[in-house]
Amino acid sequence: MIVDLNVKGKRAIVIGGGTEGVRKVRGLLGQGCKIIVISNRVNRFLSDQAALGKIELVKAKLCDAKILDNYSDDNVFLVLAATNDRELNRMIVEKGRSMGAFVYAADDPEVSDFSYASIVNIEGVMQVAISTSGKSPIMARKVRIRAERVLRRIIKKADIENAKLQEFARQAARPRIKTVGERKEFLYSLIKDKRIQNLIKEDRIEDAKSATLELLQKWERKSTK
Ligand SMILES: C[C@@]1(CC(=O)O)c2cc3[nH]c(cc4nc(cc5[nH]c(cc(n2)[C@H]1CCC(=O)O)[C@@](C)(CC(=O)O)[C@@H]5CCC(=O)O)C(CC(=O)O)=C4CCC(=O)O)c(CCC(=O)O)c3CC(=O)O
Ligand SMILES: NC(=O)C1=CN([C@@H]2O[C@H](COP(=O)(O)OP(=O)(O)OC[C@H]3O[C@@H](n4cnc5c(N)ncnc54)[C@H](O)[C@@H]3O)[C@@H](O)[C@H]2O)C=CC1
Repeated sequence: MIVDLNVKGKRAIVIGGGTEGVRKVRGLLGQGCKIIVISNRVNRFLSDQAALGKIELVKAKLCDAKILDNYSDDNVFLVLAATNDRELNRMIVEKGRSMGAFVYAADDPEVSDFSYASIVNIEGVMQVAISTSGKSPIMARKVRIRAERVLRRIIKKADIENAKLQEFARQAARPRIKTVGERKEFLYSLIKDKRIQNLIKEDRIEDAKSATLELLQKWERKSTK
């Protein structure tokens, strides 16, 4: 089962700042969560991110997972163990779980609450995930690279802009059109609306939003009748 985690406003702790730890941090950056990285060795990327205030960096060599007690009041949502010490990763996972967090060990899918898929991410809006259900990360990667070429052709700029406009329209419509059925019809009508689609093609996004609000007003009148 592939799900998309919402980490906005939550806390994530990454332990181990090597290749995998950094990959995990990269995945979390820009998602609006507070990232704490604990590691005895610290590379340039991590110190730069800390200097920019993007992450909180704790330089410490751990023998066990007791350091997590420092965060027990912080409502930790995710604990990612990415050290190259299998025993330590296990201890971290157990501790994280006892704190009520979702846990992940980079070296042990069995004890992890979730795994990572190979992701094609288009403009931070559309994501396509490829997983081999734990069988072969290399094959997931290989197919992802192939899929990326095709998907970038199929998913056009207008699709991305339509997705963004739908987000705007859904928020605007929720308090103003009463039933789910009518809201659905309204949202579909935007995709078919020639004027809106032309504005999107011409990259006139603000005008497309205004046109959406005009249409919404008409629907609202119909809906309250
Ligand atoms: C189960 C899973 C859980 C998880 O960790 O998330 C997992 C586990 C492990 N990976 C290991 C190794 C490698 N992982 C990669 C690469 C990726 N691994 C990813 C996902 C997953 N890896 C999950 C299953 C996904 C699925 O089934 O499809 C990708 C797709 C996504 C991502 O991680 O972001 C990303 C490609 C991203 C991309 O490029 O698109 C490479 C290749 C390379 O680096 O070039 C190697 C070396 C080759 C090899 O070992 O196979 C090891 C052994 C470590 C060791 O031996 O010490 C374990 C632990 C174990 O299996 O026990
Ligand atoms: N999930 C995946 O796709 C993959 C998982 N792995 C697994 O991920 C793990 C980490 O691999 P890499 O990042 O390549 O290793 P690495 O050697 O680059 O990084 C390990 C990091 O852990 C830190 N660390 C180690 N012991 C520590 C301690 N006692 N206290 C604090 N920090 C400590 C080190 O300072 C270092 O920053 C390995 O167990 C490996 O098997 C590796 C490749 C892919």
